[in-house]
Amino acid sequence: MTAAADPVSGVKICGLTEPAGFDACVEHGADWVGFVFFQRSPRFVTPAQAGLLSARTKGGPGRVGLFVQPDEQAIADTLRHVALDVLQVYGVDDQQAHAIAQRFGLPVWLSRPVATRADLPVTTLAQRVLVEPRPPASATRPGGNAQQLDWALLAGWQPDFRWMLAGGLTPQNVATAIGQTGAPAVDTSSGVESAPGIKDGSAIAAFIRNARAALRG
Ligand SMILES: O=C(O)c1ccccc1NCC(=O)[C@H](O)[C@H](O)COP(=O)(O)O
Repeated sequence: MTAAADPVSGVKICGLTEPAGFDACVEHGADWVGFVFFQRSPRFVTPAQAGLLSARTKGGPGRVGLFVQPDEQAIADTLRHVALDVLQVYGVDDQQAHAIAQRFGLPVWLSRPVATRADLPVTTLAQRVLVEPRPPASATRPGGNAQQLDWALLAGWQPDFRWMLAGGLTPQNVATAIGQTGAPAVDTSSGVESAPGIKDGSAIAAFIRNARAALRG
C-alpha cells in the first residue's frame, strides 16, 4: 500500500470471516477491511482463510491484519498466505510498533485503549493510532467488544498524527461520533454484524454511507 493508498480519512470494516461480508465491503467501497488473527475471537480467521477472502477481488479495500502481542514470526508466517497492506497491533508499545513497521516495511496502526483523557497519546512512532475504549478486565479480547468510548474525552484533542476512532460504532451513531470527536477515520465490527463474526451487508452499506457523509461534513 502506498502512502496515497493509506489515506488520512476513511472507513474500515473489521472482522471479515465470510465471502458475503467481504464482498459487501468491496461493493460499498470500504477503504479497509480487517482480518482478525487472534484465536480467541469469534472473528478469527487463519492466514489461509484470509488469503482466500482477499483473493476474491484485486484492488479494492486495503487489507489490514490484526495481531495481539505478536511475535515477528507470527506476522511473517501470516504474510506468506495473505498480502496485507497494514498491520494493526494490540498490546505492544510505541517502540515495538516502530520495530514491526521497520521489519516488514508496512504501516503499523497501534491500538491505544482509552479510559481517561490521560490515556490519549501526544506522540507516536506508529503510522496511525486506533483510539478504542479500554476493555473491562473481564473481556476476553482487547477489541471488537461493541463497547463505546466516551466521545467527550476527545473534545479538543487534535493530534498531529493519523488516528482512527473505534468501539461500538454503528450505522446509527457513526455520524454523531464523527461530529463530536472530529475523527478523520472510523472502524467498526460488531455494529455491522447479524451474529458474532457474521457481517450484515445492508448494515455495512448504511455504515459506509453515513460515515462518508459525516466525514465530508
Ligand atoms: O474483533 C475481535 O474479536 C478482536 C479481537 C482481538 C483484537 C481486536 C479485535 N477487534 C478489533 C476491531 O474490530 C476494531 O478495531 C474495533 O475494536 C471495533 O470493534 P467493535 O466495537 O466491535 O466495533
